[in-house]
Amino acid sequence: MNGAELRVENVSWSPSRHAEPILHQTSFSLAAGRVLGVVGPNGAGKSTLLRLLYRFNKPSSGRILVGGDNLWSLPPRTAARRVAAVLQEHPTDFALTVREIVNLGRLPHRAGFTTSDQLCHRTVDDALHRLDLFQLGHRQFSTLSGGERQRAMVARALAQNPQILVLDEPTNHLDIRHQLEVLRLIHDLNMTIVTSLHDLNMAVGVCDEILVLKQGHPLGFGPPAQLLNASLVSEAFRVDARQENLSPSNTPHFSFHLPNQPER
Ligand SMILES: Nc1ncnc2c1ncn2[C@@H]1O[C@H](COP(=O)(O)OP(=O)(O)OP(=O)(O)O)[C@@H](O)[C@H]1O
Repeated sequence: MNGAELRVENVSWSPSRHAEPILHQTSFSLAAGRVLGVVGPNGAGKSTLLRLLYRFNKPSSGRILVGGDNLWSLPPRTAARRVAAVLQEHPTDFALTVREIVNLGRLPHRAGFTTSDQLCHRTVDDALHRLDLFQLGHRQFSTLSGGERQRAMVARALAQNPQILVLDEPTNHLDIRHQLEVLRLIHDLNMTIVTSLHDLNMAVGVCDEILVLKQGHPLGFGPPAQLLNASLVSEAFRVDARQENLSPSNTPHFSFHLPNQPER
């Protein structure tokens, strides 16, 4: 297992010193190897929280511990070996092939800009195979479809071999088959994962823990079957939610409609 425990202690974030926080005090603890789904409506603060976890923004208060070490006290290169991120938007002007992009994930592990050693090569091959991209390794990144780009960025993060993998809407742009494949991959990876997901039922299916955010406030944290119910989901998303339990897994499954509108 390559994952590390993640602890978020009283973390908040404001864009400037006197501005209202966009993320209010949030705390949770995620054991090594567990998958956390961050859910909530548009503008709830999901990406804001993730940006703190992959060290793009520094928390305005509180601290983030990765394997017991304060993320912001680590040298940047060490932090980059510990935490990898896959973001919603990818630059499209890379004049690099898919293999070269995935190879970038190895940078924090190298002593300098040396040619790839055998381990790097194997790791990159493995990541390309896992994301069904091996045949596209020679293609220019800019010529890929949105879904292929998304898979290439997940492969780059895997090649980084991090302890914590942060994914911002990893199923964006993916067709149903590739959504399911990425979700299964997330489920099967031996690392600690924090992922934002818009599809609540997908989050229930793949995540060990769920954090619900609304207007920058945490509404709840816990295993999906214990945390989520129709009332919490209705409050978070401002919809009427109905819960059924799937058989035989007994996992909750939600359907939604607008308040005061008849169900179809
Ligand atoms: N640097 C910033 N300065 C000012 N406001 C910001 C900044 N970054 C984010 N926001 C605002 O904070 C709120 C939360 O944004 P965030 O991107 O975290 O939401 P989200 O839950 O990821 O939303 P979505 O589901 O739409 O992607 C939004 O209203 C956004 O406009």
